[in-house]
Amino acid sequence: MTSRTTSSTQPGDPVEGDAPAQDAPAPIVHGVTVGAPAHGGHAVARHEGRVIFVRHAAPGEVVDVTLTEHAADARFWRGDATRVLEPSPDRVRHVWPEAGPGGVGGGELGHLSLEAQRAWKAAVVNDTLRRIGKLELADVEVEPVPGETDGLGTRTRIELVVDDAGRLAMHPHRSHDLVALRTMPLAVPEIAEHVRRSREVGTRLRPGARVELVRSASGLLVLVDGEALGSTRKHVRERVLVTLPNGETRRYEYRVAGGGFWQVHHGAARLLIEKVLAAAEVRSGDRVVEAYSGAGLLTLPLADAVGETGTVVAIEGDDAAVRNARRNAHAHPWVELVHGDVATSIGEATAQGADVVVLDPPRAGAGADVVAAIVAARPRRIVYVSCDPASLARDLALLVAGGATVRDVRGYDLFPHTHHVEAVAVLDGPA
Ligand SMILES: C[S@@+](CC[C@H](N)C(=O)[O-])C[C@H]1O[C@@H](n2cnc3c(N)ncnc32)[C@H](O)[C@@H]1O
Repeated sequence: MTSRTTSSTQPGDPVEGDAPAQDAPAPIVHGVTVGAPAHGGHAVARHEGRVIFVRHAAPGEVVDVTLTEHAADARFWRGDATRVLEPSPDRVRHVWPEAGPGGVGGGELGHLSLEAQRAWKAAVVNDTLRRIGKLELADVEVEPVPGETDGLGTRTRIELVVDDAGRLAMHPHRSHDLVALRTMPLAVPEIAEHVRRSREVGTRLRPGARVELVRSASGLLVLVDGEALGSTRKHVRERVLVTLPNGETRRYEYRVAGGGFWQVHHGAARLLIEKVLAAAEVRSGDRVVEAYSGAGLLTLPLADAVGETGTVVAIEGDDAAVRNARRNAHAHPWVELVHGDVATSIGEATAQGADVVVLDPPRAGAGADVVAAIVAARPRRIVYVSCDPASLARDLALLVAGGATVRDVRGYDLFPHTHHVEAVAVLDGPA
């Protein structure tokens, strides 16, 4: 693992950022001491009895904060660290200055070393599990994707908007404004190059158009308002090479809707399959219930693990994802695809029993009804893949209240340079 050299930020230096000039100067609070990181990409500071959520700072720093939300009667304010008076040793040159203070969202931790970013995310996960979940667990660590060096060139999917001048643009944090992109170093080279060239030659697209750039095994797909540009093909192929728990290597192929859900980091699909299979300890002949199964990323390896004497019931709500999952799983007739809302469909699936339950819900989490159906089935093992620490904490608390026991929670840095973190929780079902 290499980490970038720490920046030579000196006391009094402005924080790197390429923010466009503002019309009226925003109020600045001077000499703010920055506290612990909080969920959402900011750290908590206190000033004259009021909390300020500060972005672009590091815990322990003393900074000047340019306020971005500061209503006189608000319980808390928000702001960006725009001058560093006492820098943290974790501060580095921002990997993407366009995402610095006042810039676009999506790179809010790019001013910290990768190690410090992972410590930040681990602190948020641990605090959330304790405070919201009231769970007393061993400290969770956040691990890099194997082979990760600098967290750059990893995103295979980005969504942009065309600005009034026809340029590809992104929104600043909590804003409807648009800032034209010059570079996109977090994305894989094909996407970064597309962004760079679009900046040079323009897009000739309608202002406000939504542009999705998707890099897959079938190349670069550009979707404009959901329609494929220059092709009728709206789906892509993804290939994932994995090492199974028995050491065997296997390649999985998937057809995925271009605008549909797929793991964003180029190493995420492999990592999640390997971690989930290792955690699930599925046995030949098992009945596995998999909720929020998408196009079948985890469904196919789970189906191989249970074998043809077993069953995988995969529940997914999105039409295109279910259609693609049906094709992806055609060689595994022991996969039962259920097209529907997990909350209303899982009860029927688990009523017939479940040896193992795997769930990978969206940010909102699974909720009480889904958890009740899971614990009622008394599975041997539950593997919960989460992209949101707060909903994970709520759902784990419900699972524990239902008699499950948390064996392990691990974080994975699938979104370097942002505050997002993936976690995999492994539980034993109720005895
Ligand atoms: C985080 S993705 C995981 C998909 C898959 N495990 C993967 O890694 O590719 C969550 C999936 O849940 C689906 N989903 C979200 N809410 C749902 C609901 N209430 N019922 C059924 N599916 C839902 C989404 O369409 C999406 O495919």
